[in-house]
Amino acid sequence: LVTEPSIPEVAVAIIGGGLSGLSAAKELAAANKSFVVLEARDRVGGRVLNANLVGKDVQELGGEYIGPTQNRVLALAAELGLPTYKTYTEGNSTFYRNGRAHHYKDSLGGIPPVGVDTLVELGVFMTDINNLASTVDLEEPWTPNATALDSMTLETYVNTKLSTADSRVLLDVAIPAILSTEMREPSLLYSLWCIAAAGDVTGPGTINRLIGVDGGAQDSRVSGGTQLLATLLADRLGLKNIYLNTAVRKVQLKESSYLVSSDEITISARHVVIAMSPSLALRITFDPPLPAGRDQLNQRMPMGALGKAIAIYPSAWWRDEGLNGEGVSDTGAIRVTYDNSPADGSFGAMMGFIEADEMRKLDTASEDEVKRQVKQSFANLFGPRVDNSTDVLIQRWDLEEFSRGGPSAFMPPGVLTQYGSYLRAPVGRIHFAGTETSLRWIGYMDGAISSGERVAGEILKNW
Ligand SMILES: Cc1cc2nc3c(=O)[nH]c(=O)nc-3n(C[C@H](O)[C@H](O)[C@H](O)COP(=O)(O)OP(=O)(O)OC[C@H]3O[C@@H](n4cnc5c(N)ncnc54)[C@H](O)[C@@H]3O)c2cc1C
Ligand SMILES: [Mg+2]
Repeated sequence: LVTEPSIPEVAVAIIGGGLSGLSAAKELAAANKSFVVLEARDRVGGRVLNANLVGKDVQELGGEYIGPTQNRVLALAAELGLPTYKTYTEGNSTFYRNGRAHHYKDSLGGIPPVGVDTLVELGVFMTDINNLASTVDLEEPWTPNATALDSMTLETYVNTKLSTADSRVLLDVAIPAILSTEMREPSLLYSLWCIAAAGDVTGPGTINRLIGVDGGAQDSRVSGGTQLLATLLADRLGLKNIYLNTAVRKVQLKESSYLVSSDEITISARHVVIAMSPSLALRITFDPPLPAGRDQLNQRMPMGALGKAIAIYPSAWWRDEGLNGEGVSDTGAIRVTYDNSPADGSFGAMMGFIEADEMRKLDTASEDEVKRQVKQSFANLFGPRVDNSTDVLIQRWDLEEFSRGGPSAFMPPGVLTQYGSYLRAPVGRIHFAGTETSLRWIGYMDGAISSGERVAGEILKNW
């Protein structure tokens, strides 16, 4: 007599232990539904990751900043008892342009000192793009009149609006800093949708809010680092309900249940939540296969290319020089920097993003070469003292097997209008979460959390 090994049964199998999957689990737990979270990595958090420095406060290597109107992430931080603190902005910002560093008092929401013609042009551009974004339907942006907006890239639109060299340089920095794509990559409609989504019920977002520090998307940070949002949530959910090192390979519908399998285990579930980027979901085998439109959507949403570099110092020495560590550069591996020191200023941390083309150039470079170029970028902005770092942390998201880029997936032209309706549509009892499926703050931690909450509501409604 051969006895089959019994397959554990749960109401909901959540695939992905990032903020979206854990947020879905939280709502299901509150409704007393049984669930498991199946997470490929040996940790929860996905695109949020703390670096624990010896004898020091943490640094965030993934998602970091939160700001006004990000109500879901603000609520989660408050619920978990995590205080927030303002990103450091006191003192002068720095603009490296044509081989020279300029220090200036930022009075224009992040726009460096440029000529009046550029300022006027940028002002008009930002008003125009914000107005256009405010016409986009957040829930169903694939309206017939959106087709034209979805047929062009963001760059095509920008080229009709900007003519000075400085405007172009600033946009070439700002867009990768938001999407980690070059302007030629996302569709205009997708870009407008992300801008509009950067708000709450009080109104649509603006590009100003996306690039802004004080009052913008980079306004504040979470004490102890954002990965605590995930790890504290996981603790609450009960670690026995979370399977780490469990990369799901297959989701198979068998009679009225889904068999969800990794290389080692199989779980039987009534509902399944896919809580990851579409391009990672594409790597899971579905039996029966997903509908054509859903699969084609998964095929068409690549990740941005992104890395983060953080130089560590005994103190935030640039503050003594009257600088806030905010930098914008027209050249090099790093085009945008922030002071990443902890709230108590107990040590100095200088952070820079390696974005889009700059990251792609370095995807195959050695860690030493990346560090060399990072230090060169920091030195351009802040001078030779950057060499005194005690450590340089590099996190290359493109190389991460279960992220393959960041901060999120994006949509090239044609995708949102053709396939957007598949983003949130369940397939049988397979439901889709992840920051890419959010209605607000798409691509952000806030969007990840609200997508998990939305998916749980969807499941509970159809119980
Ligand atoms: C460098 C960087 C900077 C960022 N900066 C900010 C910021 O300042 N502010 C902000 O709000 N957001 C920021 N973000 C974006 C933010 O981190 C993400 O939007 C958010 O964390 C996404 O959560 P998620 O749950 O949707 O996806 P993820 O966090 O990607 O979670 C998906 C999970 O699924 C797992 N997984 C994948 N495949 C499988 C499989 N087959 N089986 C099981 N598990 C699987 C992954 O390991 C992962 O844990 C940044 C991201 C990066 C990378
Ligand atoms: Mg560039």
